[in-house]
Amino acid sequence: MVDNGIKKNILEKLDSLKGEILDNTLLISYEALSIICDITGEANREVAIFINRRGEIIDAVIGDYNTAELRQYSERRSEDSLSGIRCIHTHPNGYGMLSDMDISALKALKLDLIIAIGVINGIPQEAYYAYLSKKNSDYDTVCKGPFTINDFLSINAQDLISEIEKNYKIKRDNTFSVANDKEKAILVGINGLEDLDELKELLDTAGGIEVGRIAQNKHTVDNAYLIGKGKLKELKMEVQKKEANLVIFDEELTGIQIRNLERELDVRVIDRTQLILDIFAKRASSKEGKLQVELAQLKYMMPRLIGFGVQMSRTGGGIGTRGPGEKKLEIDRRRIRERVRELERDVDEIKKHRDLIRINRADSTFLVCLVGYTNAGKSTLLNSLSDSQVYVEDKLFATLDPTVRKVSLKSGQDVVISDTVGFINKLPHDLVAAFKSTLEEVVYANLLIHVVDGSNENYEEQIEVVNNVLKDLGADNKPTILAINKIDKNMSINSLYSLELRTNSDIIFISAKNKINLDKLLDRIEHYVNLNNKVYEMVIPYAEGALLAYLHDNGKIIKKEYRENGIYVMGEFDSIASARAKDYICQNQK
Ligand SMILES: Nc1nc2c(ncn2[C@@H]2O[C@H](COP(=O)(O)OP(=O)(O)OP(=O)(O)O)[C@@H](O)[C@H]2O)c(=O)[nH]1
Ligand SMILES: [Mg+2]
Repeated sequence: MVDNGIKKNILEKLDSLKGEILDNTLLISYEALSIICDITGEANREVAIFINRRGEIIDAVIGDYNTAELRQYSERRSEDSLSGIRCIHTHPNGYGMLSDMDISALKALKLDLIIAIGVINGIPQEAYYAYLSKKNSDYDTVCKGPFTINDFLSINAQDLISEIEKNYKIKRDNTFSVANDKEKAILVGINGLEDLDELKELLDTAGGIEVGRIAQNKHTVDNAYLIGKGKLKELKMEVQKKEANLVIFDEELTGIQIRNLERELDVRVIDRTQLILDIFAKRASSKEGKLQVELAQLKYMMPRLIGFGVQMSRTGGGIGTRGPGEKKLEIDRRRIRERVRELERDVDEIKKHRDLIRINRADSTFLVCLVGYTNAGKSTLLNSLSDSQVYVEDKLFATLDPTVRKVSLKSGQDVVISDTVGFINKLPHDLVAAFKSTLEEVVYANLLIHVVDGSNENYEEQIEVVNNVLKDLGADNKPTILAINKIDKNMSINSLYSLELRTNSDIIFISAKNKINLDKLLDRIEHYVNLNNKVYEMVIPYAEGALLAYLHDNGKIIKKEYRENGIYVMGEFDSIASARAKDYICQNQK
């Protein structure tokens, strides 16, 4: 950006800044600041310098900067991260306030920060800065200022940038939210009003508020609206009366039904599946969880694109509320398909990685998996058993990503206990598929603990739902302990005891929260661990010290002798431990 109207000495001064490495704890050094302010005063023009994260000035320019030209500076490590460069520039009008141009440069270049210094007669007056924080697929711009120059120079650059980077990452996920906080919703069911209790709980979890509910008899189901004309009218009045801004159906809706209903009611309409996806989107915290949720959301949307005018635009489509035209629809479909393929690849990668971890673990430790309806108390139980802090909340789907803890049994043997995502009635199909990998722990488990909220009056139905999902996963024949939880609360123990008789399962009554009967539960676990134990005799070479230590930890040693060819061991071991020692087991026992 050489400008002929600018004196040579000024340009030389500016050039001298290039390549200089500044004290990286400051946003800009005193010297560099005074040089750019001098030049601003002399030339009465904007001056901009670009600094990377190592503190190196990678460019210094005079005059308005042009974003197209600036692109080359970007040291972006990937499409999705910040460029690692901050721009500090002067405003010769004396004000540090950031202009629209500044903000567009910030966005276009994904700068770490854009900083403006107001300068009068070569003296800096005030400073402002702005950075990006990413929310869903949109950027939020956060502006701070004015700072006095002293305050500005005392900001720790590294702390600030790492905070910005963190913000940018946390919010970076492409899932989108359906039910916003505190939205007022009317619930619609086709089986009666009580049936909507769980939908209400889902809504609570998503942060919305129920302002009314309406139920329709199944036999008057209408193709265009799901509910009959009369009910629709009633619903419309209810929406107006309660000033609702959201209507949630307990049944799945087609794209056309969503569109028809939204046109008729003039508020957003979603179904149970979308609500669950929404909660999942908010809760997922691991990379894999987020990918899975996005995948499920896209798969759910694909056949419903017609109805998704509003939501689609949030993924960047910019479609109007009246629904996309045919061509636009095709483009969106293609884009979604591409994204789905990309996500499936990513998920596959993660899965491979996880399989590897699992293989490493598989040959060594007994795996116990906690399963159960959402809110049954699985995470609480894991916390109580392992004295750890797994996220527990009285909301649905508190746990989305599997958490694994090691727990020691009385005998000194270790087991690994894994928490899982809670199951729920009518769990959207794609979501079951999407979370199968999360639930794969279940398939590989040696033992399941099916945790039941005994204080919930629908506990039997919930057991049913869980058993069905287990069947889906091919895990219905695993050894299972049915742990009836929350016995500290009022519950009708009688009907629960009859459950024991009826189902003929291995039942134990516990309180995960108050740690009641947990020792009994651990004993039961130990029973299963030892179920396949057999007595083996082996001679372990002296060089295999690690194996001997392992056998000590993972079995019961009955006799040990130091012999010439190794250590003779007689003990009780399970199939895992005996497989490890198989080369040294005495011939007659193999
Ligand atoms: N009274 C009582 N409450 C319990 C007990 N165990 C768990 N809770 C409560 O039940 C609620 C749900 O507990 P979580 O451990 O998050 O349930 P979860 O099964 O992991 O739930 P998801 O992760 O959503 O599937 C929390 O408010 C717990 O404090 C218990 O033994 N007694
Ligand atoms: Mg949980």
